[in-house]
Amino acid sequence: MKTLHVELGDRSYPIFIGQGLLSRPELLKPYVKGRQVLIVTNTTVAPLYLQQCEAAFAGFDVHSVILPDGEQYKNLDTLNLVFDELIDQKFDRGCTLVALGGGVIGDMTGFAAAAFQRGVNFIQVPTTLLAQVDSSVGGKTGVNHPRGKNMIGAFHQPQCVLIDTDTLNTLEDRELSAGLAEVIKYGLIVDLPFFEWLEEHIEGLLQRDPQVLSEAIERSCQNKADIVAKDEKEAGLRALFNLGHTFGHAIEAGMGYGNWLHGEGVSAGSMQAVYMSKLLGNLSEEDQQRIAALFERAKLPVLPPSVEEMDNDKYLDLMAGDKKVQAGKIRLVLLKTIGEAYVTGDYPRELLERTLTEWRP
Ligand SMILES: NC(=O)c1ccc[n+]([C@@H]2O[C@H](COP(=O)([O-])OP(=O)(O)OC[C@H]3O[C@@H](n4cnc5c(N)ncnc54)[C@H](O)[C@@H]3O)[C@@H](O)[C@H]2O)c1
Ligand SMILES: O=C(O)C(=O)C[C@@H](O)[C@H](O)[C@H](O)COP(=O)(O)O
Ligand SMILES: [Zn+2]
Repeated sequence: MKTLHVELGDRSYPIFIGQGLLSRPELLKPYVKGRQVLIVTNTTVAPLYLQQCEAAFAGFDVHSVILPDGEQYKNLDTLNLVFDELIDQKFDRGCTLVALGGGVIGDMTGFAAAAFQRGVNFIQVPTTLLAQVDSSVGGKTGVNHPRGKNMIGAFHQPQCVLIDTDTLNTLEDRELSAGLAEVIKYGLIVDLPFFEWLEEHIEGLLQRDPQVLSEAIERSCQNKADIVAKDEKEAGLRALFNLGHTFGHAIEAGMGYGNWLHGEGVSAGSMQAVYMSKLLGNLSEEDQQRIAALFERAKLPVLPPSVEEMDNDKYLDLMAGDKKVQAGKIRLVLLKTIGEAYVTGDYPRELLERTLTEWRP
């Protein structure tokens, strides 16, 4: 087992990474503050891991709530099912919520914990690759609005993150690839050696080689923890994690939540950012091909939806609602080079429009 730390003063917390950790109650129990525990999960994950998770909290007053599965349910209506359960079971301020599932469950459970009685504790038990390398760490929580991703939420850090890499054995291939989009992202924005390592090990990751997967998860979490420690609430540096997301979130909302997976939007959206970085003279044609090749080898889309599915006006309208917008300017994460990203609103609008027109199927 490997333990990493997110350093946030008195809100610091550990990330435990290893095989079989769901069967190690001693890791979780110190992070439960009161007696009452609510495990939040969904209809897919519950039959696979709920029993094991309940056993890990044996001795506490454990309840569970099973939500419908899918990005289309990441909204306030579904969140209310969690509040209904908390209130029906008379949970108090000393309770602990446990997110057992992928990023959708993690984001919703974290937001429920941030809002219930103005804030209670929660624990992340991520079971998708995407959640293990990204969403379970850093405290961004929330739900979608029909016209914008993650529009309603809060920063609320977990007490600990427990990553049992064995849970990845049951994950569908398409979901594994979606997680790889966020893994590749770390290489692109801050970590050239990791990008090069991924070029060597991408097939091992797709074949779920446990050692290769563990290394990718550890290096991803370390990158995430380092930046979150420096900029918890996205005053600047943390926005680099948004590479490809202004485009990608527009795809997710524009195509109807759940049709494009988050990681798929991030992959195609990152390539749009790469194309624009090339138009700006930062990246070469060879860089662009090298990055596209890695996403393609990870079985991810590099092109966005067609113009017929989503035209430029719709794209721009959705992108204009992004959380990084300042004074009406769409700020984007672009690349200076592979391994170095920056956030900017200072680019010719024409280059954004050219990107939307030219980088298309
Ligand atoms: N908070 C953050 O920092 C952050 C970061 C990245 C993404 N996100 C959010 O995370 C969400 C995407 O997360 P995701 O990719 O995990 O999607 P997801 O939560 O929808 O999970 C993907 C699918 O895998 C299933 N699943 C989960 N664990 C499984 C397992 N072990 N075996 C078999 N099936 C399993 C789920 O039920 C679901 O059908 C998006 O809403 C995105 O906005 C948040
Ligand atoms: O942790 C962060 O910061 C991120 O931006 C991670 C992203 O991968 C994630 O998708 C996040 O939810 C996007 O943030 P948002 O603020 O654009 O909703
Ligand atoms: Zn993301």
